[in-house]
Amino acid sequence: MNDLIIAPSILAADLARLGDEVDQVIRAGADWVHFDVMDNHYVPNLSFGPVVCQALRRHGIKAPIDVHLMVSPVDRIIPDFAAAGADLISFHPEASAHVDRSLQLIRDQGCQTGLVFNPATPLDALRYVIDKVDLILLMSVNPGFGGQQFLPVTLEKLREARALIDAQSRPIRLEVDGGVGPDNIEAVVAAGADTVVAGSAIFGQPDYAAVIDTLRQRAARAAS
Ligand SMILES: O=C(CO)[C@H](O)[C@H](O)COP(=O)(O)O
Ligand SMILES: [Fe+2]
Repeated sequence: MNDLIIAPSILAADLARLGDEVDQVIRAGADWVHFDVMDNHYVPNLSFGPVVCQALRRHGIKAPIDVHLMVSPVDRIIPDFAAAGADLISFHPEASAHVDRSLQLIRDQGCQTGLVFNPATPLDALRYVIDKVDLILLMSVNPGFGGQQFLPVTLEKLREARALIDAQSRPIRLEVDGGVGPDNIEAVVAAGADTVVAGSAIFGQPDYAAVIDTLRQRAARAAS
């Protein structure tokens, strides 16, 4: 298995102290910053945009920023996130009129690409564009809110995505997002995830290092 990447979703952080929260969670052992962008159109909630991403960079955050766009349309905002310091930009295929063009746009801006699949969305959109995809993100809740219950059907879909990735000749990361924590990380890693988003499971605890250690220990059980 690839090294496990833990990407805390800052949606669940104390947003009044965002820079310090991100510093603290990276010092506690997290790998990436998962940055949820919601537009009150594609999803029924509103979060934050490129100025907040840029503010994290100006604050001195060096960790990769994993931008999860829950916006429609997607193309207009991609260059703004690239300029704001995003490393990876993922979008939902149904939110883009031209998926191949949006993937190319992300690459042209020097970022890595991701495609995101809602719980009820099949993986079909990957069929003709997988050579332009660096990460597949499977939603294990319906997008729009943190703190929801993990949908177990995701495990079957992770296995399907893992088989698809293993048939490729280049590396693609497999990320899972929504309701993941110490109780189910072993199952998602056993099903093929190598990148795990956790929002409320991490920021909802007083000791970030302790919960990240627990996540890694439980994930390691899947490999043994
Ligand atoms: O994309 C998201 C919601 O649309 C979030 O990344 C996700 O909900 C993470 O939060 P939690 O771990 O609390 O479920
Ligand atoms: Fe997300």
